[in-house]
Amino acid sequence: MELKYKDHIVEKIIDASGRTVLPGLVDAHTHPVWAGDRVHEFSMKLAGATYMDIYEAGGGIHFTVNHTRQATEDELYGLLKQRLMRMLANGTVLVEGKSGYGLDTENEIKMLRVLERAKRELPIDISSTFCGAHAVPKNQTAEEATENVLTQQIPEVMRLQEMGELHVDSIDVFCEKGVFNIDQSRKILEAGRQAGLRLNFHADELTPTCGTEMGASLGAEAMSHLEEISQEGIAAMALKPSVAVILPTTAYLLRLKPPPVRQMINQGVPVALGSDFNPNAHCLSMPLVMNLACVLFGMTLPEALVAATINAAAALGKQKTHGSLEVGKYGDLLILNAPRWEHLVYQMGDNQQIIGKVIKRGCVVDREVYWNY
Ligand SMILES: N=CN[C@@H](CCC(=O)O)C(=O)O
Ligand SMILES: [Zn+2]
Repeated sequence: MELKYKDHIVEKIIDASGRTVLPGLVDAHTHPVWAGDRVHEFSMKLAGATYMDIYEAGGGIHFTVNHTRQATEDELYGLLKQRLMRMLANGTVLVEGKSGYGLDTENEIKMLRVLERAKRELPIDISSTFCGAHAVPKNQTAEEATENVLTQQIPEVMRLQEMGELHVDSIDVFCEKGVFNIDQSRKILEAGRQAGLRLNFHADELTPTCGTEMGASLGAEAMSHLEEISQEGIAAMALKPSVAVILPTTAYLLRLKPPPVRQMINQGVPVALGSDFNPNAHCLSMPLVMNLACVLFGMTLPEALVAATINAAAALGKQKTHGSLEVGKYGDLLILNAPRWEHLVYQMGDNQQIIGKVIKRGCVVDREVYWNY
């Protein structure tokens, strides 16, 4: 070692013998900026209420929108910082983060600004997604909400983007029966594409709507959930190819049918994983997501690792910098206190004992720092 690296300046030498080194994990789908948890809805769901029952009764996303609108940028940043640092402690080095609890120009921009601040101040990389069409505000029809996203929200996001105040990568819409229909979703995605954004949206989750086929026809880079994807949808995603972002926590909590992951993989659809962290699915741990993906959806351990690293990076268009240990990429890696990497997934819910060190861009992240946030 001394001979091979004699010309390099090495600040710190870590003895990793008997341990395992992995690329840092990538979380391809989260809703991390919000105020007001929904712990009260958990017992309602356990008693049999569906996701849409709660949404239609004015809870769910609407509840979070009320609280998020009332929160200041500083309050939202404080909450986001704690969540992101817990994700980092659980091995996530790059995370996608959506807006979507503002549902009007002012509050959507507020959420996106909070994500920008986190990009500047925290040792975790973030890919921002504008999701002004995450729900239909209570005082509007879906048609009116679509119009608002098209004529007010997207233009303002793009104005701030051009001024360098925002750096938004993708656009998202909750394409679902009772939320935004296929035509409304298509219009919003097309406008996002024209504005230069990547397309990365919620499709075919609770009901089969052929959202995936619509997304593939627009060349969507990624689509999420896909529990209700059709055969044609799988074929269309394989052709593009579009990355399927699978969210096991949500399927587990809402007791949805498993997405056809095996078929997707067999047909050549790249499969990525996300925690879907949000007030409905409060999970900050990608190792737990990997465990659920293996046990509930029949993924193999290597498939889950690929899905939580390089494929998740590809879903965000960041495969050139993240997702694997290669010359030219960021030095984002995990040192596991275990002789085999599989312990990370096998030892459920105890990630922080297994993850000995998180290294971000070549620097060891100080545990005290992220726990004291
Ligand atoms: N389905 C829409 N969005 C989120 C849930 C957001 C929420 O319930 O607050 C999801 O991906 O599961
Ligand atoms: Zn989501």
